[in-house]
Amino acid sequence: MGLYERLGGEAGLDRAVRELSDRIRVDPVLGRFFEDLDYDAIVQHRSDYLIAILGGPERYSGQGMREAHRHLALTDEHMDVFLQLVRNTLVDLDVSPLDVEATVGQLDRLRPALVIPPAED
Ligand code: HEM
Repeated sequence: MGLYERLGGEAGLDRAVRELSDRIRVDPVLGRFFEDLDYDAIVQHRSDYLIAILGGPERYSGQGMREAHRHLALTDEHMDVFLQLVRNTLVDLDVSPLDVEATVGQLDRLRPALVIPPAED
C-alpha cells in the first residue's frame, strides 16, 4: 500500500485538504491571501492537485504551480507556515508520523516553484 492509499485515498485526502484549508484561511500569516477569492474553487483545485501528486487519479487540469502562485510573491516563511499547517492537520487526523513527514517532504519539493527568490539588487 502506497502513501496515497495510507492517507485514505481520494476521500481521505479530500477531507485532509478541507481541514487544512480551513486552517489556512484563519491563519494570521496566510489567511489574507485568500480574501476576495473563490475559496471553494481553490480548495477543490488544491485537493485535485494534491491527489494527483501523491499518487491518485489525475483530475487536476488547472495552471502549473509556478504560474498559479507567481503573483502572490510567496516567501520561504509562507511556505514554512503552510508546511507546518499540513503537518499539524495530518497529525490531528491520526496519520502516522512517518507518513506525515513523507507527505510534507513531497510538498516541500514544490518550494522552488512556489517561492519567488528575493531580487538581487
Ligand atoms: C505544496 C504547496 C501548494 C500547493 C500544492 C498548492 C496548490 C494550489 C492550486 C492547485 C491552486 C489552484 C490553481 C488554479 O486553480 O489554477 C492554488 C492556488 C492558490 N494558492 Fe496554492 N498551493 C500550495 C501552496 C500555497 C501557499 C504556501 C500559499 C500561501 C498563501 C498558497 C496560496 C494560493 C492562493 C492565494 C491561490 C489562488 C490564487 C488566485 O486564484 O489568485 N498556495 N494553489
